[in-house]
Amino acid sequence: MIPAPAPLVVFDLDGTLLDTHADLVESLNHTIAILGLEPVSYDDLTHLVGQGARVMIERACRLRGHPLEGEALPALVERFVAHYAAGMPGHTQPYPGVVAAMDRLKSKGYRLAVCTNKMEKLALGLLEKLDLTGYFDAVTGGDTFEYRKPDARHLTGTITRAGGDISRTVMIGDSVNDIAVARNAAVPSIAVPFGYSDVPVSALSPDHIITHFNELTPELVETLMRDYAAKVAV
Ligand SMILES: O=C(O)COP(=O)(O)O
Ligand SMILES: [Mg+2]
Repeated sequence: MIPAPAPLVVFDLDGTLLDTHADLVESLNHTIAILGLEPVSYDDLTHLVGQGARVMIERACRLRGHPLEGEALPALVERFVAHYAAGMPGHTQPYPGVVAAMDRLKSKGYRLAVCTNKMEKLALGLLEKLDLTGYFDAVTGGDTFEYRKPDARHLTGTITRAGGDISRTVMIGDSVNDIAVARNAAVPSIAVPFGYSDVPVSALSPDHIITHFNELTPELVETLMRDYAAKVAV
């Protein structure tokens, strides 16, 4: 009998694996301060984060009544990246229980990967500073490919790089892009409610919701993969 390929769990980064909110707010406010705009708050992040720094800055400026024109954006993105990269890891920390969950999965032979819309170099830098790089078989960012979440190819490309198999993969994330990319790639999804979603995650119709990483076990992942395969086969 051919052994089943190693299962793969793909994590979103901001708001799922790492609590990045304090540093995102700080660097974003540093960025827009040059335009004389009032700072944004943590609550604002739920509808600013999700499509990378560029879109976050654009949305924050619009929120503050200052839609960007013409060539203003690249310099602001540069200002954000310089500030954010210089401060890493700042206040950023893995969410409670996620490292133990990853240890649990790895001890059962699982592969792990990150699929984030954050710029690849920021994602890699942050994971490195937090000593987490060694957990992952692949880390892809919003600028790694020509496409990004919710485009299915961001997830399928991540699976390929991680040496995984699409029928043995689960995606876990905090926002609409994560649940949508999983659906688009025909992979089961798990949602976490503590990240940056502007709607309750149940409204995104993930295959499963966990409220703490204690619940992320090999048994749960196997069950989700099995149930999903059965559903697709009907
Ligand atoms: O930085 C962002 O805007 C999104 O990052 P995420 O895909 O890891 O949530
Ligand atoms: Mg996220």
